[in-house]
Amino acid sequence: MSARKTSLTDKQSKNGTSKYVLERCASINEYYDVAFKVMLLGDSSVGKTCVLVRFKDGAFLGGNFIATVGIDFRNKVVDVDNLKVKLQIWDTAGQERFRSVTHAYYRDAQALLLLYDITSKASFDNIRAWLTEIHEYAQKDVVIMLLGNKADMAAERAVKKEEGERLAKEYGVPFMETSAKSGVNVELAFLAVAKELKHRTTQQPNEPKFQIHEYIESQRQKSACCGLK
Ligand SMILES: Nc1nc2c(ncn2[C@@H]2O[C@H](COP(=O)(O)OP(=O)(O)OP(=O)(O)O)[C@@H](O)[C@H]2O)c(=O)[nH]1
Repeated sequence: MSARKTSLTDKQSKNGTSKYVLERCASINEYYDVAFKVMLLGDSSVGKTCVLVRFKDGAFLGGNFIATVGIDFRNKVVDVDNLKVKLQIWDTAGQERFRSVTHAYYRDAQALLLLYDITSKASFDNIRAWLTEIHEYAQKDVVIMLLGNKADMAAERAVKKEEGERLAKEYGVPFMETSAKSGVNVELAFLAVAKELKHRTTQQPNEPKFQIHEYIESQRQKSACCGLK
């Protein structure tokens, strides 16, 4: 690894928005009604930073791999059912030596995107250990989604899609394969999480519960039929 991505100091990290804020908020260039914290987790080099950059800027960070040091975040406001939902997305370092730093942030997250690399069996095998850590450090009702990233690298695939599906089913979490390079399913992953969190916050007792699995399936069918990403 040739260089390092930047990290936040503790002081900077305390600037985060409070969870489940349901009020019209404004800052220099963003308006939002509700804000949530989402964390990206998974082994080093599975593509967490690239998935975040793809979602935030619509671009792919190719070239030399630069490992994240500590933790960093980016904000993105998305529209969910006429509500402006701000996702504050925390990109964590996958390297073992930063684990104690990132553990401290689990508790504040309302959603966790847990990534493995479909070309790395080791990153997939480590998912169980990540889930153990999540159960230890995160909120009990945190939304978890499993993502098999680098789906564009079919020729080097080391983990079958069915293996990812099976593991996700075992833990009762939604699953999809993504590619930060092609963009496939990246937006869908974040939007599904944003919808789930928004529904949890605004849901009336008589309203039917939002079904994240069904939403993902319906969006996938839509994009398959229309040739969309
Ligand atoms: N082909 C392909 N390469 C990817 C994809 N996502 C990431 N990469 C590459 O994989 C390497 C690691 O990506 P990062 O996003 O930096 O990985 P990370 O999980 O943030 O790694 P840490 O910061 O160490 O935790 C880089 O060289 C990326 O260009 C993808 O979807 N497809």
